[in-house]
Amino acid sequence: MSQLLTAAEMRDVEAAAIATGEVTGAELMARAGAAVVAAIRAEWEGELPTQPRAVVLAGPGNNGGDGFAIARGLRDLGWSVRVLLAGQAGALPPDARAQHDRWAAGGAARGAVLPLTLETLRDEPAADIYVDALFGIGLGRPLGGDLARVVAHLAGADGTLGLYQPRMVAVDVPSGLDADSGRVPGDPAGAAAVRARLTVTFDSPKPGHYLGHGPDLCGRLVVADIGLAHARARQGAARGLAPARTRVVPPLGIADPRRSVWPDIAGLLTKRQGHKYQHGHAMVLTGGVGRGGAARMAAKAALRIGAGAVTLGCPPAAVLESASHVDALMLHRVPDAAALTEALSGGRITALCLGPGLGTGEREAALVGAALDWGGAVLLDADAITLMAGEATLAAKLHDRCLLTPHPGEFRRLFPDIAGRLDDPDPSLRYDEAADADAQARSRAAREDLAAQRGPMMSTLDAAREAAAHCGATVLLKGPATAIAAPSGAAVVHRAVYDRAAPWLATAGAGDVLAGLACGLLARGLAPPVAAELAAQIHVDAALSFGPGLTAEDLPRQVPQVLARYLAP
Ligand SMILES: NC(=O)C1=CN([C@@H]2O[C@H](COP(=O)(O)OP(=O)(O)OC[C@H]3O[C@@H](n4cnc5c(N)ncnc54)[C@H](OP(=O)(O)O)[C@@H]3O)[C@@H](O)[C@H]2O)[C@@H](O)CC1
Ligand SMILES: [K+]
Repeated sequence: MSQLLTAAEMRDVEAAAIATGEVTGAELMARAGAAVVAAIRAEWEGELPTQPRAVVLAGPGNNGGDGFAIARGLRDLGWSVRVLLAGQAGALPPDARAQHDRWAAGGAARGAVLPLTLETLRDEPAADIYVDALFGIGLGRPLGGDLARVVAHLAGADGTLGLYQPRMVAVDVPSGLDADSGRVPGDPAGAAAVRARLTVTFDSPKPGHYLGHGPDLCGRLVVADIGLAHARARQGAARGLAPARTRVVPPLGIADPRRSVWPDIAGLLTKRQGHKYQHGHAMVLTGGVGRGGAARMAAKAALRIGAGAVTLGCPPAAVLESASHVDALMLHRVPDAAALTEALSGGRITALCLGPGLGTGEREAALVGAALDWGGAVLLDADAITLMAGEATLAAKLHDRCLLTPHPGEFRRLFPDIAGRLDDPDPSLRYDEAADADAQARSRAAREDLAAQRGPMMSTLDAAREAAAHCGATVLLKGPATAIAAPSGAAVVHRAVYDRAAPWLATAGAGDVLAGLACGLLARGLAPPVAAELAAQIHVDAALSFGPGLTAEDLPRQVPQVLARYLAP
């Protein structure tokens, strides 16, 4: 189940399941509570005393309701449990209120529900487990007042992190984290949110579990099935949305009736018999003398990923330099844009990569223009993006066979308005009013679609999606969680976090290899969003399979091992 659902989409799915009568809100809450109890037992197995003690921090909404269900589940296992409630029991929504009442009906044996304040929390004897059931997907704004102090205390503001984090399980999301964006409303640094060892979310992961501060705050992430998979599939179809509008890749491998929408990676990567040119011919443009290394690295990656042939397009003075480096690569002299146009017009080149080490002079600007005028598959990275940022007529030539692979700095240069809104801590600046008006005018479905994406804050995923819609090309925005968006609105988050964290990938030249992998896949005929998705995945696979000590040069050499795993019968 690797569909990513925003908070609004999650509510939609829940409401749809309840509307058909197949489940009630109370049942879902009970399943959520049971799932958290099971995850706690699995996570802390063997570490707890015979009669463990838990403190449950319950919030004013249904996340708090889950907290009461968890309290009961732990109590039934013989735990000693205390619940501290933020707000009034009488103000809880109905399902949460019912859970509260069932807990309170246990009477003195369970102990009174105390109001949650910094003082009551500090007065509690230390617990073995703390359950953060304060806020889930309903956090709508920055925390304030006493609750902000409570969360700051839990987050370690007064040197208490060592006490809480190793014992903290967050229900759905760590409180203070916005489930849609991975940002912490009111605190760009992300310190004003609970830090957990374990986070248990329901049905589907949310974008905020992967983006921004999410992976840092969540600890380990468990996605619990609460029986909504069919309602989710039905709801997506009813809305006329592309199945799995936003996915996280690689898939998490949990039940999903729509699993078939995932690309068949082996099918896409395998090579059938045939002539080398039937597997595509990539051209990678290099920079001037002494600047060809980045492009050569990209070219090697394109070759490893299975492009039938790869040619380096070099300025005449740099041909010799590249010739002495790689035997399997062909060389072509590209003095200027006219020469590039001529090379592309021959019909053999099936994808072009420009950017790594290219340079940012007039010649290079003209090359970008010629590449875009060609109309074929073009990967634009690094200097090519910088050139487009400085020259609006170049960016205006982008089309749907283009793939842009900016890092955050390059993204900021090319899309300053979108990046500006992404940076702004004021949640009201999340939306692009012009795009809103556009959607309002188009159709009810477009309006609903827009509403389903709305959270309090903008995410890097939103930014990539907006940029792709704006420029008409696929955008891969690099980061630990890479966001890939097609102009159609379909998007993917590639997770290089949690069990796929690849810190050694932060090394010079790794981006050039990614560009080469993607270009090789474009050359093999894959559509830009698919090429981007597979390239991001294989890039991280290669880093993980090498491990510590990785340099960019090692990445193409790891590709055969990675391919062998995907292609194993
Ligand atoms: N959907 C599902 O499928 C399922 C959902 N389930 C569970 O329900 C959870 C969602 O519940 P939810 O919608 O009640 O939201 P929740 O996170 O409890 O917060 C809302 C409360 O917080 C308040 N509030 C918000 N921000 C605030 C702030 N800054 N400072 C102060 N107050 C603030 C807000 O007040 P208001 O904005 O209305 O003034 C409201 O009272 C979900 O995460 C999961 O755990 C599961 O049981 C099973 C299936
Ligand atoms: K929570």
